[in-house]
Amino acid sequence: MDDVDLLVVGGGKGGKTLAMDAARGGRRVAMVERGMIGGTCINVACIPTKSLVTSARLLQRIRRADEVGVRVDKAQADLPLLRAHKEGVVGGMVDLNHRQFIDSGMDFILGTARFTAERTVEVNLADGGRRVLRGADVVIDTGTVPRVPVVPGLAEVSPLTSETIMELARIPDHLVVIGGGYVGLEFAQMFASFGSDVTVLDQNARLLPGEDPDVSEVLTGFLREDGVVIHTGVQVERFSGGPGAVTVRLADGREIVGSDVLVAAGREPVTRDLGLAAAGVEVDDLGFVKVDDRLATSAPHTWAVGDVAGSPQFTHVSLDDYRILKANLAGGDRRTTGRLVPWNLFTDPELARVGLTETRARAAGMDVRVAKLPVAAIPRARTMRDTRGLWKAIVDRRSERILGVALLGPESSEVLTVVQTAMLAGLPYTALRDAIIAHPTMAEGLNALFASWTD
Ligand SMILES: Cc1cc2nc3c(=O)[nH]c(=O)nc-3n(C[C@H](O)[C@H](O)[C@H](O)COP(=O)(O)OP(=O)(O)OC[C@H]3O[C@@H](n4cnc5c(N)ncnc54)[C@H](O)[C@@H]3O)c2cc1C
Ligand SMILES: NC(=O)c1ccc[n+]([C@@H]2O[C@H](COP(=O)([O-])OP(=O)(O)OC[C@H]3O[C@@H](n4cnc5c(N)ncnc54)[C@H](O)[C@@H]3O)[C@@H](O)[C@H]2O)c1
Repeated sequence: MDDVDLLVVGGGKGGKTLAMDAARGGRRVAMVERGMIGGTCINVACIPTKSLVTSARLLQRIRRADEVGVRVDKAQADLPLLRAHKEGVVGGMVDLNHRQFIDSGMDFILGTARFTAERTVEVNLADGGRRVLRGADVVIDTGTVPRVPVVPGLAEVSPLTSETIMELARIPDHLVVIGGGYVGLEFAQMFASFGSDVTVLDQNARLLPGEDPDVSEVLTGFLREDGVVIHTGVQVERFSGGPGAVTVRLADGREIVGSDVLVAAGREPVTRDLGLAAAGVEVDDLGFVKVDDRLATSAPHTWAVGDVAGSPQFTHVSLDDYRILKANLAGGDRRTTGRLVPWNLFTDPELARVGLTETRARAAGMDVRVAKLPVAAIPRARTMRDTRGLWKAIVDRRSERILGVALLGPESSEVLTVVQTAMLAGLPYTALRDAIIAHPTMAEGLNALFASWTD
């Protein structure tokens, strides 16, 4: 048995950052990772998808190149090249992570961990053999994996997931996407750009029901313009056929035939085979580790961060969980409550979001003002010939504080941070309305947005 000060189980964003930090600080640290050096985000999620989004966007730009006076004869996706691009980016980041792990001085262990007692794991090492480790403090950061819903025939048609679709050796003729959430929409538009017919099926009455109806409607329209067929409010009843010709039967009797099915119906926590009961760590009904707002589990000196702890499923949230836990391990008292969490849906144009929607603010009884600006009103968007989009802001009428924004448009994810910073600083909206913002930039649109009231 090896005793360490800090044992990190699963090398996701929060866990690996904490492990490196503690090791650099001179503590004895071991981190066990079952295979993906750097975690899900780098290997099979954010980084490879955003690398492919870059390719899809470039293709779309090239197809409209004549609008900006450039003639291009032919542009098409080349799958071997696309994969080489994606694998190049991922490989570079994996190598960098590995070097940083080693340089930090931690004991980086490639293998699969399972708890056998409180704060104690047994590790099946990737290259054979076993080790047993015990931590004075233990952090669980085992993340999530794609959830495949139980629908008759689905398993038999060998559906793709967000992981396997990026290993495909061909571009699907007709991709049927089950789930129109973040994963589903980013892949749907990407594969439409690469040349696939794409159909998205979602059980919700509209796409992104957590967003205001006007915002989700405008985005849905853009996806349809790009050739994505979208059916919302549908129940998927049965799958039949096999690779190459899959029939999806809906509860209303309609049938959709596609070449491939992508399941993008949410993610489930990696806790089933982790031996958490032996460690005294409780999970909720869905299998997520139960934590309090200091990220402590039900077992002493045992903590959890990131997706597996039920935190909002974003890499930057896992990173913030690291900050909170670092403070708490040092005797502090930081909590997850009241965090201002931004996020971006990397469609084209992208949807950048922070804070409250109009719907939620009004439902909470707040007296709000709503501003809306078509992206076409922003000079920079015109110079880029990329004018699709709608910006929306929600402001508290009395205090003039910004409550939230939805920025649907090109480069919105970059502009979002400007608004987020104003919100963190507690600035009134007038600070952005009246700031001198360099011309012509997308951020300059904030001057106009906060002068475009709908009431
Ligand atoms: C397709 C896709 C795109 C995404 N894009 C974005 C994006 O653009 N921006 C964003 O912020 N978020 C994005 N996300 C979400 C983001 O990937 C996750 O929220 C983030 O990776 C969660 O990090 P984590 O710290 O919870 O752990 P993970 O990064 O999930 O890491 C968990 C690690 O634990 C390891 N592990 C599991 N079990 C064991 C075990 N028993 N022993 C040892 N190791 C184990 C796993 O191999 C894995 O490496 C995306 C997700 C998907 C699926
Ligand atoms: N850009 C980003 O930051 C980014 C990108 C991808 C994923 N993520 C993260 O990963 C998480 C998981 O993404 P996701 O898209 O898998 O989940 P999600 O929860 O965002 O969306 C899942 C969708 O699938 C639908 N669905 C579920 N079961 C269904 C069924 N049987 N039939 C039809 N529709 C069904 C749901 O109604 C929902 O709209 C996201 O919530 C997000 O936190 C982030």
